[in-house]
Amino acid sequence: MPNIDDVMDKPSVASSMFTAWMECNVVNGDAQKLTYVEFPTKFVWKRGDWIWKPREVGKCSGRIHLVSPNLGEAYFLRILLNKVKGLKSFEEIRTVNGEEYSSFRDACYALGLLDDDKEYIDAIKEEICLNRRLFGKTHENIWQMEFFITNDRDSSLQFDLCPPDLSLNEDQLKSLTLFEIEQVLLRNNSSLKSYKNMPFPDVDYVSSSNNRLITEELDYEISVMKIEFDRMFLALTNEQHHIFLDIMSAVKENKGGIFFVYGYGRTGKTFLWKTISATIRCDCHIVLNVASSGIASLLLPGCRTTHSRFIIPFELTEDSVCKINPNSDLASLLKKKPH
Ligand SMILES: Nc1ncnc2c1ncn2[C@@H]1O[C@H](COP(=O)(O)OP(=O)(O)OP(=O)(O)O)[C@@H](O)[C@H]1O
Repeated sequence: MPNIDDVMDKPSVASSMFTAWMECNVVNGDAQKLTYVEFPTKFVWKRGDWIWKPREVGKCSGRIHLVSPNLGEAYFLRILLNKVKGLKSFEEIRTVNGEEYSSFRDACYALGLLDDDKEYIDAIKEEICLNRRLFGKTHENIWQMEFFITNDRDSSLQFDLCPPDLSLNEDQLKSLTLFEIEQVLLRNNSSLKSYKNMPFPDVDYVSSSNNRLITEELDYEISVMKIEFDRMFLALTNEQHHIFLDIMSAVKENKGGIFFVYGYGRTGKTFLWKTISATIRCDCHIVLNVASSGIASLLLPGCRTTHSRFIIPFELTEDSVCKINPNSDLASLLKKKPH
């Protein structure tokens, strides 16, 4: 068994990387310009000597271990260490404008670090950038911020659920973000339902986001589509306008119906159909445009041949059916209800 004096004499007992950082701040002016996290960018830890020395080569970034807010003082100490520079003693960490506070928490308040949700939001940002694990503590403001970060297309965050190249609308992104948060919370024996005011993911969106056919049908630039719709709608002739209103009332009231629009060539049938498609897509609803031939399908945006879209067999008999697997993406697309 080791002698207690030998243990106490070990350099690791008297000095840790953290205390050595404070010692370095006492003697080194450059060190005083850095937070603890920034320190390894300019200084390097000499393990055998238990001291920090100015960095001569290489690059390094620092990070303090994540601390749950449930750990109280350790959490507030971590916040301070991410902010304050050149600390020389534990007392100094708790000192703000010459006044020494009894806790790290009070020092955080004195520095105004807890006046809003910024610290929580920064912690979420940090988590997303580094590990993609989300922070357990959450409420509505933070959720909004979290969504904002996730919604940033430049962010490195990508969902496990869907292919990265798919573009999702805002509601789908919100639901996916909530779904990911819910997964993390479930792993920690919690749930979004335990947090007042937190929304819950829309299950329909989550499954839709994983369906390439659905996301493709919703992948229209709404602002561009609106401009296009306004232009066409204002240009409709009286006759086109009447047909437009008839069809759209059937759509809006969910009545369904079959409309047969006929007319001589170049009388504006395609124009009318484009206007109808645009207004429905502007509302983020799905329009499946189909045409009987490949050439005709080129006339409408997002149009496919009827055979290809509904998998209609070429050889038709009395018993022919569309070969759509009920569990397929196509079946989900056809069953997708407007939200
Ligand atoms: N209300 C309108 N205002 C302005 N342009 C229109 C309008 N209606 C149709 N057009 C234009 O007239 C031309 C012919 O229209 P469109 O292609 O829609 O006719 P169509 O009935 O579908 O023709 P076809 O039966 O030959 O395919 C197009 O260039 C279209 O942009």
